[in-house]
Amino acid sequence: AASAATVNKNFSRLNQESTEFLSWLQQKAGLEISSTLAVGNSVLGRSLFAIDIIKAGDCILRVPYGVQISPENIDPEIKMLVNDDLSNVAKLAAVLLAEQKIGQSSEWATYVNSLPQPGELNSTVFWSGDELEMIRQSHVYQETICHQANIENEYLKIRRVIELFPQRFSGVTLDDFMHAYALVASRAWGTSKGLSLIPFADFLNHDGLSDSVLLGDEDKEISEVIADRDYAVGEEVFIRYGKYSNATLMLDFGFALPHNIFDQVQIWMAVSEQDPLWEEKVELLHNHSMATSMTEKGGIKYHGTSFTIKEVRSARGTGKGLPQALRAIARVFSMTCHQELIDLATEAAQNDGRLARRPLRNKNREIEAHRILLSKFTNMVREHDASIELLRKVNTHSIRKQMARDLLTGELRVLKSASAWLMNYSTLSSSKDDQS
Ligand SMILES: C[S@@+](CC[C@H](N)C(=O)[O-])C[C@H]1O[C@@H](n2cnc3c(N)ncnc32)[C@H](O)[C@@H]1O
Repeated sequence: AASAATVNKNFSRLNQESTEFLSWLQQKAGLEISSTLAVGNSVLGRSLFAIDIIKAGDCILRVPYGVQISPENIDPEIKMLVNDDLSNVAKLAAVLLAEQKIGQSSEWATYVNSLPQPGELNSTVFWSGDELEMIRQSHVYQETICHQANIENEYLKIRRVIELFPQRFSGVTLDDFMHAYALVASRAWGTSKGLSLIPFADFLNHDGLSDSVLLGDEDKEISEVIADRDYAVGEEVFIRYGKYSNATLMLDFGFALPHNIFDQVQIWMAVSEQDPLWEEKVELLHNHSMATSMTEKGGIKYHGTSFTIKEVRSARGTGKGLPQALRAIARVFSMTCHQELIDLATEAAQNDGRLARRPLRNKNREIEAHRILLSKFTNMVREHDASIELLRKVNTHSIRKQMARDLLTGELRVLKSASAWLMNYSTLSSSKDDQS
């Protein structure tokens, strides 16, 4: 194999600054972090590239805990701050802000200066109202609004403490906090210390199909990555951050994948107070550990619960199909008389106690329950189709528009797979009925 130094020299994507970064970190750690990787740039921003042949099973980097930033290795004065009632992300964001304020005299300056600047992050929490409109059909829209409110709340909690240390945090605004928060959310790992920023490892980009993940060795006090496959010199090396849907990737990491096998959709199933049996249905669900919550729309109250749907791999009934609990709730909601609800409760008591988990004896009612679901999915498919169509006309930041398209297209794939499964189930059930 070519020596790392030779490849380094010839490797056009590497720049002096990036090479210096690894030298700085190795010096700080007092040991070699990686002999096979170097920092470069790809379309995904900073990235790690193989500068030597890598074989599956090779350890490609090791970062000792001592050169990771966690709420533990800050000075005791600021530790007071992180003891407050804050999330781990907010705690580490506060540590990062303190280091940013120290500037060049921070022992982490080389790392802190290398992090993306405000304006370079694309988490949906930074999207304008118009940009968020692009994803209104997705649950991410509402989640983003809740997330923005949570971050603001955490900032308000931190502000009280910031005011105690004006020399450390003078001039820190909500925007600064949101930037630090998004940096942590998109590049810190959960560790035994809560959450840690792991320099160099955090230049690795995400591939949902990779089997490499960042591992922690508590005895040796290092984080390491083992290659899941061979890499040729010059190839970008990826890991998997987690089995994340595009919704999570967009909210926490500020990107989406064009085809994400972990995509999922949130579906809200509710009964309205206009249903004469709504109180009985809600009570029956509660009695069987199926909690509901209440919302109001157009002056009408709804009681319901949300479900996460993943892609249904086969419409023909092999594989997992739809979540059993979702089908159970549809069965309950399809009931039209008091006696049917009593029968459901009796059947549950005579079996494993779980409500409406078996196909209803009344075939027509079973089909009706699944048609309720099908019509819900069909509406969502229609709405997603319309939103994707509208995107063509949107004239905005192209990365965010592409993210919106990837999100909605992935959700549409999931919704269509669920619809196909339901269509198949309803057809099968009615043909069985015809035969009987
Ligand atoms: C842990 S950092 C990885 C290094 C990053 N590229 C950088 O420039 O510092 C995570 C960020 O990298 C980017 N990223 C990682 N994987 C990506 C992917 N598959 N597609 C698009 N962006 C990705 C996103 O901006 C994400 O928030």
